[in-house]
Amino acid sequence: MPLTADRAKPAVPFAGIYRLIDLALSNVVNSGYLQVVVLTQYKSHSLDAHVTKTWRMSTLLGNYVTTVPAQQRVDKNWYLGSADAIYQSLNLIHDERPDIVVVVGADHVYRMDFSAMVEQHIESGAACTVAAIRQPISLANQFGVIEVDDDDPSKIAAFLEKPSEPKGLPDNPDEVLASMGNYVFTASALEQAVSADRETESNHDMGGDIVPWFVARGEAGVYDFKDNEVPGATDRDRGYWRDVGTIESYYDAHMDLISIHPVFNLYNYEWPIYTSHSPYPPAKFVHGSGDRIGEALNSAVSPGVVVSGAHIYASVLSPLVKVHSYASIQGSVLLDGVEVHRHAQIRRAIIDKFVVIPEGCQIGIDHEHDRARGLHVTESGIVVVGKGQVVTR
Ligand SMILES: Nc1ncnc2c1ncn2[C@@H]1O[C@H](COP(=O)(O)OP(=O)(O)O[C@H]2O[C@H](CO)[C@@H](O)[C@H](O)[C@H]2O)[C@@H](O)[C@H]1O
Repeated sequence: MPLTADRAKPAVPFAGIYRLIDLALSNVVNSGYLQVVVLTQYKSHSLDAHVTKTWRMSTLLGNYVTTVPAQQRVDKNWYLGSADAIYQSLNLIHDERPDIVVVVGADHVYRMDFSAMVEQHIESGAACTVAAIRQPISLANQFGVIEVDDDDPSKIAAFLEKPSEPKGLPDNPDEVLASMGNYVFTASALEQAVSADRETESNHDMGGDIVPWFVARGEAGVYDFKDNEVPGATDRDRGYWRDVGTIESYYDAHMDLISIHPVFNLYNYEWPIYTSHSPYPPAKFVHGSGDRIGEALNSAVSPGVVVSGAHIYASVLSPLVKVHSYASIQGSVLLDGVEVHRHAQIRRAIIDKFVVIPEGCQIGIDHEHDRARGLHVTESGIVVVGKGQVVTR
């Protein structure tokens, strides 16, 4: 919040020109899987509009990316959880009759070749395979935590969803093996699991209920993300993965993009991240004398941006952002169409679409003042200005 006040998390803009869902979908199609459904529910309009407009593949060979909203086909309920979303969409599996179903979340920043995970799934004979990555134990309460089988480390012995008292790994007590929220299922087993789950009083959650169901039957395998080879990966960005479920992690993921050797490398053309945007003109930087210099350093700047006599540093500017003379922006993420008037100063802030920052306004400099104006300030001091918020000096 407040970035998801008005849109589903996967529709949150990312890195200027993308939406978060573009990363998951790019991974899926780059892995060679071209029949994709996106199950949507919560405030899904902008997600639906983006997917429909952007993700158009050739229908000639039967390829598609389709959004499927909750349709109340089964009863009067909307999706009760991620497992129920699949249960209510089983008709799609019946229609297509796939052998294997790859299920991925859509709110993470990473590159991954799912075909290697599918290969392991088939070879291992598991009914369910969970992708896993080491994470600090302090974050264990945000993840499904995996304990592997001592005798066969490719099998899951126990799976605890968001445990409050996690156990560290045998070789490093400060880390856990976390589920990435990406799964490969044998289609018939997935159908059986979500159907059985529907009959129980569970949370109908993939991580909380479905994975443990397979673990209890000894049918769950684990795929270690560190074995995943993506074409074009650099030593620096190999193995990069961030769950951008909080303002802090969303902000940090942006800062990862703009370092000189990016920690997450958007310039890997061997594994492109696809998106679409309108035919905006190139970014423009004007004024270059005295203290009126239009420049952006260590920053990513999108098409349609105009930086006029303003100083931008370590920031991400999305399409159509306009910054006027003597303004200064540092360590910030400005979403589409934000306009920053003269002499404004912005530090460590995320500003949602089309917000107007008035002349001389300061954001992120005095947090008391920020809070008093109704701006959201996180514990670590990132200021977020929500969509439609009117900012005063
Ligand atoms: N009702 C619904 N209809 C449609 N889609 C829905 C839905 N509810 C959730 N989703 C989607 O499912 C994915 C997973 O989100 P969840 O909120 O269910 O789990 P969370 O991200 O907390 O943990 C999960 O992801 C972390 C990794 O980030 C794992 O460690 C953990 O085990 C796993 O449960 C997201 O892409 C979300 O948008």
